[in-house]
Amino acid sequence: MGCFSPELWLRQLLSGPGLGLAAALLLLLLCLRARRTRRPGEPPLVTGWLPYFGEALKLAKDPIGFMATLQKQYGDTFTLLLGGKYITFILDPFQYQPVIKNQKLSFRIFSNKIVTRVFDVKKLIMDDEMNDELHTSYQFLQGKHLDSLMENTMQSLRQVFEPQLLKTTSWDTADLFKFCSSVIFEMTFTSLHGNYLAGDRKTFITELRDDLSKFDDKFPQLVSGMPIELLRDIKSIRMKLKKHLTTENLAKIQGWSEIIQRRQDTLEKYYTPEDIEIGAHHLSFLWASVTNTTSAMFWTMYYLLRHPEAMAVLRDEIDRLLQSTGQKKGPGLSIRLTREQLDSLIYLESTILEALRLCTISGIFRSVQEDLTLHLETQDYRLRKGDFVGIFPPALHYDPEVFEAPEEFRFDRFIEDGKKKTTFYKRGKKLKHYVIPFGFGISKCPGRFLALVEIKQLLVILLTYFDLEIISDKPAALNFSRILLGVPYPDCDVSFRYKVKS
Ligand code: HEM
Repeated sequence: MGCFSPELWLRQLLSGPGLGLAAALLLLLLCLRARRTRRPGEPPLVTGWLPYFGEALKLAKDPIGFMATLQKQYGDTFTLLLGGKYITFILDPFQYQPVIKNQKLSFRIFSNKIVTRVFDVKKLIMDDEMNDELHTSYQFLQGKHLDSLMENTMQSLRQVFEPQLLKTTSWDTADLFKFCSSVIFEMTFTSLHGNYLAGDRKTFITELRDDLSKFDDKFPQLVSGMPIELLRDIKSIRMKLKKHLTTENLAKIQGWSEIIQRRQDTLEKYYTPEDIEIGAHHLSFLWASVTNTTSAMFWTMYYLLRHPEAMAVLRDEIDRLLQSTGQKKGPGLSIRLTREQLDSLIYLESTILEALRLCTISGIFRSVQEDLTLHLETQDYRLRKGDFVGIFPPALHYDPEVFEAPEEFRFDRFIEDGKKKTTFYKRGKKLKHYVIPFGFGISKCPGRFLALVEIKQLLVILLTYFDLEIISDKPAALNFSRILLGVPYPDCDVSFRYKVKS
């Protein structure tokens, strides 16, 4: 999930008629409030000159560069004021463990607040038992359960692509982000929730996706605590989405995966079947399952399209696997790969990891439950109750000591001597964590295996059956408006063309 975006508050305040004055008054009031000073034993304190907002604007403008500047100036640990919150960043990867292991640093308090704010799930904060039970459902995203999900995702890919294969071999043009968003939504929703039976399936999927996308556009504002009433029609869109996922409406979808079945069983234990909050829980899970996978797919495809030499190596790797498993492209999407076979595609996996390394800006946060001393290898630091501790993956992902030429896309960065490369070093010491797009510890993404399987399957289909070319010359950059909230979207869409291979 992620953090707040206070600058959005500021922008919104200044955009309304007459609200400039309100913003000025608010700022004046905040200026009058006493400012925090650093106490003995605490990390260096960086508040910037702007009261309350602190350094939020600078961070929003250039998160990677700004954090690198602060790291040079203050070292690997410092406390930053961002939108009224004090976050102590731990940037030395060897010091992640004390953060992960410290029981007084809570992920749940942090994530419950966000889920309540954004999805309007109220019971989560009050009911730890329900929360625990919902978390046990994550086991259905792993192991043998993942194999059956994989069957579903492949089935869904057939539904999406078989009509395309019947087409003549002429070029079709599309916008890459829209394309990824459409395919990932359909494949993820269908494999988790099943097929809609009560009407036109395609129309249902398209409407649900478009509504989720409108809601997701305002996600940073909702996380930042902006009242939903200020966000025009988002309240009614959220209600519409929740209604689609209530007990009554979910019953119109056939073929629920085990995880949806388990979550529904749990929710029916704690709510009456008609409670709309059941829909809110399903909405939060649906949001988590599609948004980051869509942008991860976008960036992987984007880099491949811009690096035809990498695409050629991947095509070759997939062809060799298909040959060795005795598979030929037949009519329709006939190829089948097991999870082990997908995992054996090491250049494919390295390419996805490299895209995630370059594009993960999400932060990993814990809330400090009581005043405490954090014991790091180099030094102890006093932390205050109510503050946050944050890990900022790009500090590791862009560290030139760990990754040579870190700004460059190198599709084979995670391969050495023809095998997966898992050893990366800093200060001569081997790193336990070197790419962390999925977070770690208690909050590590439970959907990471499914996300990787989906992206791999989709790329195998695209590279096996289609010729693909980029059209746009203008490079896409990371859009920082969703700063610290996962894999960012691109600042512009990119057109590409595809045709069935002859
Ligand atoms: C490339 C795709 C994905 C990325 C990069 C990603 C990343 C993350 C990260 C970083 C977190 C932890 C957030 C934090 O520490 O604040 C997280 C949490 C979560 N993710 Fe993912 N995710 C992806 C795909 C998925 C998928 C496919 C699913 C479901 C099928 C999913 C379900 C979840 C859930 C339910 C949580 C919350 C876990 C909790 O409450 O403990 N994610 N994800």
